[in-house]
Amino acid sequence: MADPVFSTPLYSKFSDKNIINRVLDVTILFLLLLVLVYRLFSLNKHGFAWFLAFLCESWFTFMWVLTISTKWNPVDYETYPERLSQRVEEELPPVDVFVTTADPTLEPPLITVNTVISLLAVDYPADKLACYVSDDGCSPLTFYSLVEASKFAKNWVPFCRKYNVQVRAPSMYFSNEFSSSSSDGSLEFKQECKKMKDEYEELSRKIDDATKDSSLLNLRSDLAVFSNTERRNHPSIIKVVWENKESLPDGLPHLIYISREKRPNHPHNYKAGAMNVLTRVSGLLTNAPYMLNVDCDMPVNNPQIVRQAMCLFLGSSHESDSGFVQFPQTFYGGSKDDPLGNQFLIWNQYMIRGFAGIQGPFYGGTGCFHRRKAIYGSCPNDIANQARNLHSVHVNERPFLSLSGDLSEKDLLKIFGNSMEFMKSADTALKEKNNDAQNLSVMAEEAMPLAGCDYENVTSWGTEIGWQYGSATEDVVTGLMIHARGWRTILYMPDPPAFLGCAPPYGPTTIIQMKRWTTGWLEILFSEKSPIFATLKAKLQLRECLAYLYLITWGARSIPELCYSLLPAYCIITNSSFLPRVTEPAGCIYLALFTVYNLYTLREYLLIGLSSRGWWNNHRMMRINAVSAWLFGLISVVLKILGISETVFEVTQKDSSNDEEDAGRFTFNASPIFVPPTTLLLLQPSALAINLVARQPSSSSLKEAEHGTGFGELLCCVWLVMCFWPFARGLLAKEKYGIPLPTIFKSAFLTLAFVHLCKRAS
Ligand SMILES: O=c1ccn([C@@H]2O[C@H](COP(=O)(O)OP(=O)(O)O[C@H]3O[C@H](CO)[C@@H](O)[C@H](O)[C@H]3O)[C@@H](O)[C@H]2O)c(=O)[nH]1
Ligand SMILES: [Mn+2]
Repeated sequence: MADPVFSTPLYSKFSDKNIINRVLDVTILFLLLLVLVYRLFSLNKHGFAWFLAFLCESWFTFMWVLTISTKWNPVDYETYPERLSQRVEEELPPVDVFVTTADPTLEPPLITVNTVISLLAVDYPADKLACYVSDDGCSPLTFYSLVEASKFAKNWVPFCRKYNVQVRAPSMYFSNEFSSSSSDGSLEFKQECKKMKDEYEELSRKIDDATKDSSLLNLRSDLAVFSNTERRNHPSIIKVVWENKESLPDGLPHLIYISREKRPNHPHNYKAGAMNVLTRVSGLLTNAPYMLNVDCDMPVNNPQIVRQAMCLFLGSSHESDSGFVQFPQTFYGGSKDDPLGNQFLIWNQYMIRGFAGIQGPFYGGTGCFHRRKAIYGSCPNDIANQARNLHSVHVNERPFLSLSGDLSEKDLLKIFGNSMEFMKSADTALKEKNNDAQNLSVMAEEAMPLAGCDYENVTSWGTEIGWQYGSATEDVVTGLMIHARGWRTILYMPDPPAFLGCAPPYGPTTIIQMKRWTTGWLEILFSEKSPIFATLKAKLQLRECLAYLYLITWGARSIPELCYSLLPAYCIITNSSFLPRVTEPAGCIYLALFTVYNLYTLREYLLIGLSSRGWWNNHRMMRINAVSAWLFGLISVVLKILGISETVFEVTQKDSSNDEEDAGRFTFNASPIFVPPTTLLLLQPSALAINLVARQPSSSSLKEAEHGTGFGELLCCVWLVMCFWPFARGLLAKEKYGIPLPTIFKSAFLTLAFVHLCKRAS
C-alpha cells in the first residue's frame, strides 16, 4: 500500500470559472463590435473625425479581445507545507536568495537591511539558505549596514523562531501596525521583545548616524576596500559578511555582499547585469538549484514562503509545470483608495490570475523563485529534444542550447564564459547533481573575475542565458524566454501576502516608473525576443502570447487614447461630431457601452472589497498615464529605434517616511511628461468657451443640426475634466503640489496651437 504521506499532494490548483464575469466580458465585446459595424456603415456620411474615431475604436476592441482572452480562466493554488516537512524535511533543496540595491540615497540602507533580515529569518533550515546582496551603488554605508544587521540578526532570528513571529522585518514588526498582533502575552516574551526593540533601535541609530556623517565609516578597517572607489569606477568587491561555518540548521544563513566591477563607458546593463553577477557568484559559492530574488524594498511578510514555493516545485509530477514561482507584488502602507493607481490589486486579482490560467504569470522582477537550470537556458525534460526549433529566435546563429548536460566542455566555456570553476558549477546545476560544500571565503576570492566587466564578452549571458539585456524591464523579457522554452509558471497568492513592498509615494515617481515599464515592454515588442516570434518559432502558447501582447503594448495604447481624448474638443471647436445623437438608435449603443463598462469595472473593485473611490482613482490614473507615462515610453522607444538616444533604468525612489499630511495628493515637478495631460485639461474649457461664443443660432442649417456638435461631445469634455482633475488642482496649487509655470505656459501654447489648427481645418 502506498505511504499516505507520499500519496497526498503538496499543492492543489483550482480554476475559477466566473460565469457572470464572462457574460459581461462578452456583452462588452458585442457592444464594441456593434459600434464598429455602425461606424463602418456610416463612414461615407461623415468626415475625418468619424474615421479617426473608427480607428481608435478598432484598437479598443482589439485590446478588449486581448483582455478577455487573458482573464478568461483565472486559477488559484493552495499549498500544504506541513506535508512537505513530513516528506522531505531532511532533503529540502537549498535556495540562494538575491537582493539588489543600486543607490543608498534613493534606496536608504535601512530599507535594504530590513529586507535582508526578513529573508535571513524565514522558516527554512539555515544551512540550506544563502543570501547575496548586490550593491550597484558600491557604498561603504550599505556594506557597514549589512555587517551591523548580521549582528542584530543573530539575536533576532532565534527570537522569531522561538515565538513564531509572523512579520520578520523588524521595522514592520515594531511599527504600531504590527506589534500588537503577537499572541504571546507571557512576561518572558514581553521582556525579550523589549530587548529586541532596543537592539533594533540601536541598529537604526547606527545606520542613521553613519548616513549623516560618513567620516564615522572612515575609521573602520573592514571598509578599506572602498577607499579610492567611485560609484561608476571600481573593481569587484565580494565580501562574506557572515558564514554559517558549521552548517547549523538553526543558525544564521550565509550573508554575502557583492559590488560588481564598474568602469566608465562600459555598459553594465542595470539590474539584469547585477542579477547575472549574483547568479554566477552564487553558482560558484553555493550553487543552489533554486534562487529567490527580491528588490531591496520587498521584505518577507510570510515566513512560510520558501516552503510554500518548494511545495509548488516538488509537488508536481511534471517539472515543466513550474519554471518559476511568482508571488504577486503587494504593498504596505499605501495611501487610502490608491490615489496614484499604483497598488495593482485589481491587476493581480484579474489579469495576473488570468495569466496563471494560461501558461503562467510573467516574471515580475521581485518575489520570484527561479530554477537555476531554467535561467541557464535549459528546457523542461519532456521537450528538450525539440529545443533546437528555438534557435532562430536568437541573435546567435548557433542552434539553441538544449542544456541537458551533454554539452562539451568547449561549448560550455563558450556559453558560460571563460572560467573552469564556473563551468563545472554550471554543469552540476544543469545535471541537477549535488554540490560539494565550499569554504566561502576562499571561493569569494576565486569568484572575483566572475563579477568583472569583461567576463561576459562573447558569451551567452544576457542573450541566451541569464537575465536578458536590451529592455528596461529585464524581468518580463527574462520570463518570456523561459516560457518560450516551454516552461509553465506558477502564481501563488498566499494569505498573508508573501512580500510587502513600498509603492512609489509621489506623482512624478509613479509616472516615471510607469514610463520605464512601458519603455521596457515596447523594447520587447520590437526586438527579436518579441512574443510573436516566440510563438511562431518556439514554445510560447498562443493565448500566452496574446496575454503578453496585452501587457507590452501599453505604450502603443497612448496614441489612440490621445486621439480619442482630442476628438471631443476638435468637434466642439469645428462644430462637428464624432458620436451619434442621443436620440438616434446608435446613440443607445454608446450609452450602453459606457454604462456597462463602468459598472463592470466598478463591480470588480467592490467584489474584492475595494471602494468606489479606489475604482475612480484607478480609472483616472489610467487616463493620466496614457497621455504621459505611456506616451513618453513610446517616444523613448522610437528615439532608440532611430538611434537618437538610449533607454535608461531610472531607479525608483523608496521612501520610508510617509508624510501623512496630504498623503496621496498628486505632486508635480518640471518634467515635460506633465505637458500633455495639462494641455488636455486646458483644452476642454477652451473648446467649450469657443463653442458658446462662436455658435450663431442663425447658422444652424438643417445639415449642421444633423452633423454639428451634440450632447455626447459635451459630455466627453466634462468627463475628461473629471479625469484630469488632479491637474486642475495643480494649476492653482503651490510648490510640489502645483504644476510649474513653464509647464503651464507650454501647455497653454499647445492648446492655442491646437485651436488654431482646428479652426483652419474647419
Ligand atoms: O542599475 C540598477 C538599477 C536597479 N537595480 C535594482 O533593481 C530593483 C528594482 O528597481 P526599482 O527602481 O525599484 O524599480 P521598480 O519599478 O520599483 O521595479 C519593478 O520593475 C523593474 C523592471 O523595470 C523590476 O526589475 C523590478 O523587480 C520590479 O519590482 C531595485 O532593487 C534596484 O536596486 C539594480 O540593482 N541596478
Ligand atoms: Mn521597486
